[in-house]
Amino acid sequence: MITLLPSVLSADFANLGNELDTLKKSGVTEVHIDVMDGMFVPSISFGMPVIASMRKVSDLTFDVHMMVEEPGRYIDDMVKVGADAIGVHAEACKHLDRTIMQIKDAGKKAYVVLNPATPLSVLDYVLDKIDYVLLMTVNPGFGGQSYIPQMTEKIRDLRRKIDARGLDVEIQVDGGIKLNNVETVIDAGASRIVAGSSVFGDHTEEQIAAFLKIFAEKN
Ligand SMILES: O=C(CO)[C@H](O)[C@H](O)COP(=O)(O)O
Repeated sequence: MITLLPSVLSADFANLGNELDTLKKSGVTEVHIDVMDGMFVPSISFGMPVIASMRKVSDLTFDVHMMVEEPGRYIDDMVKVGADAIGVHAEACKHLDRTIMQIKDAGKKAYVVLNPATPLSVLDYVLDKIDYVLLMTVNPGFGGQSYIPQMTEKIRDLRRKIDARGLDVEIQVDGGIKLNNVETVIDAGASRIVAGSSVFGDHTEEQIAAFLKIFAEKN
């Protein structure tokens, strides 16, 4: 089963309620929410108040990607405002295992995010505790960047590691995913596809339909 997670970073923030409505009507079930702190990544996006407002008008599954130094400080807040899945960067956590357990103890899905240059070995002792791994396929911080081609091999390597251990962990990818490269990442082993600038815009419904058509052929 392949899932599309539109990244609201590319949505019209003045029109967020309608954007979420459009996603739901187009058959989307999960939305990707990028929280940036201006420290771990250069830019600042938004935080808990915006997510709480989104929660009031949407019953989509909220997948919160925390691009935040020491995200453990904010897990309880994210749970309170309605996060269903929470991703933390291995590079941002002094105590990655503890932060994962905080998320799991709150009853939420937990995932670890790796920057493009971070080796897969950081996952070795936590892979069996998480629901997904998010491989960044661009350097985090901005939407609209180009997919880094070396990430295809990284997705394949991770798929092999997960399968060799017989684990039920999905691979999520984020950054530069478009209609013309999404099949490459799926064939490499990704099943959760984040897409921002290639979804939102003047033709959001048509773009989603085109992604979902490809997914249906792959399922
Ligand atoms: O995490 C992110 C940026 O750090 C975004 O989710 C990602 O870049 C999606 O945007 P696009 O699909 O336009 O590349």
